[in-house]
Amino acid sequence: MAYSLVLVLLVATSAVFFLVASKTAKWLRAFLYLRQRLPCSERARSLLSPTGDLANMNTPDRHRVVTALAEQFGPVFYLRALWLQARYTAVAIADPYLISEVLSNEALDKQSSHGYWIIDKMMSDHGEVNLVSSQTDAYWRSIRKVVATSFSTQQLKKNYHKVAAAGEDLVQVLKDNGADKAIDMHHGLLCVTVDVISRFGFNQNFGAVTSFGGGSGQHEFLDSILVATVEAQEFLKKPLRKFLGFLPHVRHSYATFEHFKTFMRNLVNQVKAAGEPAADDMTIAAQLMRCKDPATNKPLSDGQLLPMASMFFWAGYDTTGNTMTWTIFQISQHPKVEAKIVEELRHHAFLATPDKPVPETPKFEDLTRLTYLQSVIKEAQRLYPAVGQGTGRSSDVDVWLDNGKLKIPAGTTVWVMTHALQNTSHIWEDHDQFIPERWEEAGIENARPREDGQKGADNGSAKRWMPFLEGRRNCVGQPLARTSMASTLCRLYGNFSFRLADEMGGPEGVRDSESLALAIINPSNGMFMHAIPRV
Ligand code: HEM
Repeated sequence: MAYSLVLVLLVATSAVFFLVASKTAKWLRAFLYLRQRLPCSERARSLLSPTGDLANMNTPDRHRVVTALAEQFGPVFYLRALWLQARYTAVAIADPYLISEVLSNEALDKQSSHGYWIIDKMMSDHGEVNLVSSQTDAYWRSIRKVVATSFSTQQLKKNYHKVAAAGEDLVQVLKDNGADKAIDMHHGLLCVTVDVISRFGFNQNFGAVTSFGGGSGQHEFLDSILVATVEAQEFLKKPLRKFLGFLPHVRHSYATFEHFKTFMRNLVNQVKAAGEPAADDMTIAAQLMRCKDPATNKPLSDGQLLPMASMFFWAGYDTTGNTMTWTIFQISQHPKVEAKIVEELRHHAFLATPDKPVPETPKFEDLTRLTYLQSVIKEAQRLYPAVGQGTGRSSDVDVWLDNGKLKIPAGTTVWVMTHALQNTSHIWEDHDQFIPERWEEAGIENARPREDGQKGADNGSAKRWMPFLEGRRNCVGQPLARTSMASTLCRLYGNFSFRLADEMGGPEGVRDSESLALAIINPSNGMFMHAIPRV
């Protein structure tokens, strides 16, 4: 009897040992294979350490590792093998057809990006959701429908002067500073977007650009949102932090959230104090006042308004500001591209010349005529999608994609990898080159026809460029972002040429300074440039 018990125990232990050993061996083999074969930079490859967690790397090289994996294994692969500290399994997808299927699949409606909880913490008092973090439910639908009106073409046209004013303020600041002084254009452009959102969305000028002044001047609101974002990122890097609220540095993080929320609470109070909005007022503030919670059929409570209002600043300021920053960085590295922008602006009289040192200012309708400038922005967004990590979706039930070929088990996250979609050679020619001219080809943002010739759920059409994402959860602020980027860059290049300051250490120095703050690629040392007047 005793012998049989020992025998059973021995067999069971060996089986467990064998299972663990074979899993570990498989993981190690995969890891070593990747280390040797990944077609990515040494720096990116070095991030794939056995203890490294791809999900929590605080560096844009995370996007590059994932993009390199897509290069190697094709556009669909499982990520669990790589995540030693895995909290969930993810199926990573960079195939445009599958992405289009995922984003339109009714069952895959759970927002499962793992960082949203900290955004709720940063913006709300009791974990109330905002438009980005909410599930695709009745609450989200009712708010999205009402606030989408604020971004209609009609509203953009009506309020265009507010958008344009922030860019004009920056032109003035640059003129005042002169060409000799290196200006942190990253900071300047973040200020522009803060002012755009406060003016356009809330009928208030936060005055970030003027207080920035081109020097080291800080703007209290911008400072508060930047610091809170960096602190929030710390929670994603170190998951245990959320249980360590008693430690001084964690308490400090929560204090930065409170500081940011104080600004937002004041804004919400001012909006409410102004009373019922005028019938023709369709600003974000007015629309938020009109929103009703479908559960109670009552206007949103203060607790609901706070994260909703905060989120428009958070979702809009560093996405737009960083996109413009990377655009001017790319232009500074491609003089021929700048020469073509200059030609286009000259053609439309938006360029400062000795005969006309103050150029015409573009009207709303003019922006779509600046086709080359628009191509430059699109190409910069392809190489530097602000939300490079894309988004995650999951379902409570098993979902089959690609005509039943790919199973997404219930609870598994499908990770839509925007950076990989826009930067792999499977999908783009000269994928790593900055070539705005490619946008002259009509329909370039659409994926090539499928190799198997099949039409999937997407009916044979899918996008391969989606910095704003596609489907019902796409970026509601896209029209504002596009208008403000074209308007600001038109004004900047009409008046100045930008040269990267020596202190940035050339393009390599800029590349080395890239960092992630809640998924957005930032130049952590700023983007110091000389703004050289055209006249
Ligand atoms: C270049 C600038 C921008 C980029 C690249 C961008 C990108 C995105 C992306 C990829 C999403 C989807 C996120 C997800 O599902 O996880 C998103 C959502 C969103 N964005 Fe933007 N965004 C930009 C500017 C703006 C601006 C200016 C605003 C408003 C002031 C804004 C407001 C929003 C909102 C409210 C959502 C949530 C939409 C929903 O779930 O219904 N964004 N954005």
